[in-house]
Amino acid sequence: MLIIGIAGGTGCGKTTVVNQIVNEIPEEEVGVISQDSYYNDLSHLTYEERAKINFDHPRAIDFELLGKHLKRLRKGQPIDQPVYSFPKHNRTKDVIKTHPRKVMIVEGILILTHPEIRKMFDIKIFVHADSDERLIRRLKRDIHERGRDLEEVLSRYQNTLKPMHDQFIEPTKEYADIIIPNNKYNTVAVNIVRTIITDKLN
Ligand SMILES: Nc1ncnc2c1ncn2[C@@H]1O[C@H](COP(=O)(O)OP(=O)(O)O)[C@@H](O)[C@H]1O
Ligand SMILES: O=c1ccn([C@@H]2O[C@H](COP(=O)(O)O)[C@@H](O)[C@H]2O)c(=O)[nH]1
Repeated sequence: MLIIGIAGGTGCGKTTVVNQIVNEIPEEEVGVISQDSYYNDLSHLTYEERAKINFDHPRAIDFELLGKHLKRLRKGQPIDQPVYSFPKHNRTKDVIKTHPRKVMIVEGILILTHPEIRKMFDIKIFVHADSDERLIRRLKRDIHERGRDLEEVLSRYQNTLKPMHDQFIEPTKEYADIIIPNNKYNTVAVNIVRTIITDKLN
């Protein structure tokens, strides 16, 4: 199994890049795991308490469960990937049965911050977009798709997102084998990564 980690700041286009890569590969060959599925279970907190959580700090992620799941997949065993609800700021009770594939892609802002998880990746990719571009994309996406408003996105950006990005996420660029510039759609880079994957599959 080839495990590829794809990191980068919020709004850089990780999910979009992953979709562009996997869309042209047969579904049974490649699987995707999102770091968002591994936000800590916050069911013991009220909605108001959950909304105050710093979701851009590494301690917001259940890396232990993510590590266990990656080890199971490597052994050829299926996992129950949790499902996260952004509007509720919490895991739902649903899971997605995820079967091991020849290639597994793990994507998320913080996945390269954790030394043990980092070691599990055969290829590490960092998607880069400038911070103003990322903020614009995040604003549009979170208002349209994640039930947020302008005030929520901007205050989260100033109070946690930007400082956490500078402290934890940007420094992980140094671990990347490949950096994808993504201020504009980058089909050349996407095609290169897809070629690496199809080589592995053949
Ligand atoms: N290269 C790009 N140019 C313009 N918009 C983009 C680009 N890549 C992604 N987007 C848009 O930006 C938003 C955030 O992208 P997404 O892939 O969800 O980022 P991430 O997963 O890194 O947070 C989405 O609405 C997506 O359609
Ligand atoms: O309940 C939550 C949990 C996380 N977030 C934000 O999501 C992004 C990470 O997701 P991307 O898809 O990579 O953008 C992170 O910056 C958190 O601030 C949230 O808004 N609510």
